Amino acid sequence: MIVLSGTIGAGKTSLTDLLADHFGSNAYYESVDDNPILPLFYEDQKKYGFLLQNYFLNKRMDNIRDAQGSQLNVIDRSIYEDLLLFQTVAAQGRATDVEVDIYRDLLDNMMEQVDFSDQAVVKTPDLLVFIHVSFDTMLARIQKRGRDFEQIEHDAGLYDYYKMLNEHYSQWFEAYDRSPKLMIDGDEFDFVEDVNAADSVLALIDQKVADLGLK
Ligand SMILES: Nc1ncnc2c1ncn2[C@@H]1O[C@H](COP(=O)(O)OP(=O)(O)OP(=O)(O)O)[C@@H](O)[C@H]1O
Repeated sequence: MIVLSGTIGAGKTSLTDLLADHFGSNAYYESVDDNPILPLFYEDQKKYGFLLQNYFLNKRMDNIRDAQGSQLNVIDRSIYEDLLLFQTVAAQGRATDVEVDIYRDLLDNMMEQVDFSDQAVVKTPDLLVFIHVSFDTMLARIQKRGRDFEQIEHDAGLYDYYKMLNEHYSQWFEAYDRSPKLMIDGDEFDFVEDVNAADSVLALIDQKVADLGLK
């Protein structure tokens, strides 16, 4: 399976659509609209952060399990980024170290079930695609999409959260070593608005997929 990664509004869901369509494979999404915890979390990160992580962990496991079966199935966000998000929340004093430690232990225990064999219930990705966007692009996309609870006008503290998250993401991708990986420049290639950019991105991913023998 191919797994997308990148900060909020980077374009993971759109690229998931494009890729699944291109490969004729299945797409697995993190559903935002029917997530009951997310709006609560944006209201009060301290209170709902830990609950939200548990909710996501559960959902990501579902997605990973369901996406087995084709190396070209696509998941719109990796499970490996959640800790980064939670650590960023904690760095802003909105989660405690104990909460982060408990979450990390739970994640580690669950990920020990991951292996590379064909029989594995939960496997590591065949390829992780990271969409890098600058902070300005990130803010512009969040604004354009217009989800109320994500807007910085709604909560000025979100600006710092987004800024820190964006910085942490590049370091996270550098350190990521669970699978082959590929970075897409989301500033250079606006694959949502520009058909040529979409073709360029698909060509890059096609090449990587071919190099890895996934197709
Ligand atoms: N582990 C997490 N901790 C806190 N918030 C999270 C976590 N995972 C996802 N979210 C939140 O869920 C929402 C959707 O996340 P995500 O970035 O996957 O999708 P998106 O914003 O639609 O991005 P894209 O446009 O790239 O598809 C965002 O508000 C994001 O902050």
